[in-house]
Amino acid sequence: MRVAPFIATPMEFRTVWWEDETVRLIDQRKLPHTVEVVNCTDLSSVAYAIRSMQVRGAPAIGCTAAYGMALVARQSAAHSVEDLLEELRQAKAILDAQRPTAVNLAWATSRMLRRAETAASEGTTAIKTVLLAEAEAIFAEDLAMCHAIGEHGAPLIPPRGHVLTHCNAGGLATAGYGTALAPIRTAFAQGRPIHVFVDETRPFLQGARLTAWELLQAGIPQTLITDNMAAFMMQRGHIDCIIVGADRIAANGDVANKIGTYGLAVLARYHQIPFYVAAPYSTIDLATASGADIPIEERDPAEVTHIAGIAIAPHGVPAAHPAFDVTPNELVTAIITERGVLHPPFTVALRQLASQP
Ligand SMILES: CSC[C@H]1O[C@H](OP(=O)(O)O)[C@H](O)[C@@H]1O
Repeated sequence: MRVAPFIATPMEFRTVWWEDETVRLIDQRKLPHTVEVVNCTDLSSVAYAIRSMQVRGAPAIGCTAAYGMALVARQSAAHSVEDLLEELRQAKAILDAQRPTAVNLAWATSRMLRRAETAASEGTTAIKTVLLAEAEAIFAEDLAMCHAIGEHGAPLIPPRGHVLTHCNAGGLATAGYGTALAPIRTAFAQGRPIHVFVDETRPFLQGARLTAWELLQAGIPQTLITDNMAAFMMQRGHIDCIIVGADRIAANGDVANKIGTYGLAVLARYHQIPFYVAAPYSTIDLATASGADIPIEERDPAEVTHIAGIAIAPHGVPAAHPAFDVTPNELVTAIITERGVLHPPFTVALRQLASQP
């Protein structure tokens, strides 16, 4: 079993990569106890990897879908460019449908389809070549984005360095290095005091299983807490700031993120704790006016009633499972992007960001 190649050090993970005409990725459902690589050799296995959350995290599923589009192109037997483009349109529709909330998924597949269309005049072989290059470019840009978010975000962490995180917006949620974890990683690398309070993040336990694993790999001090301890930690003065990721940021700055984020934002406002959102520009969706328009993924209730396949609730009990919630922009202190830190009013700041070259 291949172990995922670290890009450079345990500080950086290669969450998904292309090798031998195959999309390979870490099976994040198996972490933290097993580092297992999944080999996706066709569109359905890439779609399954995204749907089943073998790979998850908005930028990471965007990168994975991009490699999936390249895989479809390179496996296509289409004799005409139009037939190949139609196959890619169908592949995009299938991939986009796997998880509706994270805008990065559709953003990546749209970019891949546009790239194929711009190469159409060069023929099917050229499209096969340029699509793999485009997927690799999306991956490389994502990794660079993470580091830029780290540089912009690190100065926002107060001197004591006690940061609360929710879910996993680390290297495993991106090409590597992370978004919400990026300022933490960067500040730690700068030798500054850091202590991360890691929300376990029911029901998928991205915090307990993934963030805790990443921070251990990186040697970053942490304390794992249950989600219902977050208020207590804020009330006792243990939290200096909160940094979360995002799956979609609407044009007015409303933020869709893992379920439980909204509650943290309300608590942060009550306790006057800065609440930061770290996300790449590819997570910003100016076509969505506000959080009310963001689709919220409903997942299998079995992910609530079971942990690792073990029932923790009576058989047959009805369970809700909205996988995300929306934090109103007025509860967000600032949005950390690779292009800089955005402050309210976010409608203006986001429009100005979009106008940058
Ligand atoms: C860097 S974006 C990570 C973002 O995605 C997570 O959701 P999921 O684990 O369901 O893909 C969560 O909302 C994170 O903040």
